[in-house]
Amino acid sequence: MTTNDWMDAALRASILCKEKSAAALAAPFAQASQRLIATLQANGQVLSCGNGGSSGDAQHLASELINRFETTRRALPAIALSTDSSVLTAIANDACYEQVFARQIEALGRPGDCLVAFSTSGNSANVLAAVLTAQQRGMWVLALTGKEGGQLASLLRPADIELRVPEQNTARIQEVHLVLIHALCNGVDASFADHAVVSTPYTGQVFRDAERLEAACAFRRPLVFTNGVFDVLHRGHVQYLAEARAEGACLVVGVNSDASVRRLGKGADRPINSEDDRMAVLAGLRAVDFVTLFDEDTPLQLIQHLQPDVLIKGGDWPTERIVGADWVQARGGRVLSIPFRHERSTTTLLQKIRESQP
Ligand SMILES: O=C(CO)[C@@H](O)[C@H](O)[C@H](O)[C@H](O)COP(=O)(O)O
Ligand SMILES: [Zn+2]
Repeated sequence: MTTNDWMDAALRASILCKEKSAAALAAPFAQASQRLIATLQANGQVLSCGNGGSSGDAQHLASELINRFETTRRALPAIALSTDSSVLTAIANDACYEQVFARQIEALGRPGDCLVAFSTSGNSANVLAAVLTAQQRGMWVLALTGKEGGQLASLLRPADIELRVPEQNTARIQEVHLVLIHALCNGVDASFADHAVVSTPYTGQVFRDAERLEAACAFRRPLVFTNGVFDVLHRGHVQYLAEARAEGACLVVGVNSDASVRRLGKGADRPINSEDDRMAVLAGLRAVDFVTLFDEDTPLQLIQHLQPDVLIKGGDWPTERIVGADWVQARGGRVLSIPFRHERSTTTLLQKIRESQP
């Protein structure tokens, strides 16, 4: 064989492997891309790991999320776990090599985050330990594997996703992994392009679309739900929302649409603030992860869709009067009424403002 024969053979084999992969990975890739975007939209972070060439892949992915891929967008949180030689050598020296990624996940991983685990064989012990620790921390796992998926494939739960390249050769598998990294980054770039200026990683997300909201909070359990008009936000609201958030891993606030507020009959001038404004103000609160809208008289339909683990109302609502209470309790969920610590009423506030007019 001449030198160029090696190149031709490698390129041809790579093309064949990529063609096989396009067919085999279509369905799980779509799911992986959607879930990764949802994780980042929910302010989750991506941790990535692998050995040898796969450690390079883990870094490649993190660098493109933090910086950008092909378009300008905001920086996204990602950490490659194979990059800090002091951390790696300390863990390998004092504990064992198997723990080098798991220990970092213990320190950095949060519920709802994603671990992207690269292993062509699916049998690297430190990657397996990383997957187990990530699962224990409430993260979900995106496994990029090959061959028969190895032990890694059998560790995955329904919440996790495997992209297994249908190939035995390590180099060919890695070549497809790189294509998958780039394709995942294309999806991320496209989803964040619009938000480049307005969004910050510290605000909640507004979702009018229930399907997108459901995908974004699917792995943020226990999920806490509360609802209301939130027309003129006051201190009582802020305090009770903070207390509601502390009851779970994620707080979703359902807001009455303008039409549904009018039907409540609080006055011809209500709501003072439009539904878009009311949602945007709530999304700016640290305690609020997601805000959505409901147009019906009650949020029952929304509650049944989101299936919260904790249902909360503020103020003086007795739990038995809270809409959806029976339904949530029947599914094993909790229903709480959090009294306002700072009793303020929007009606009184508005009256005060009007009386202050000259
Ligand atoms: O890059 C290559 C081979 O192309 C190697 O460095 C390769 O990544 C190493 O042998 C890894 O240790 C293999 O680990 P894994 O993919 O089986 O988890
Ligand atoms: Zn290699």
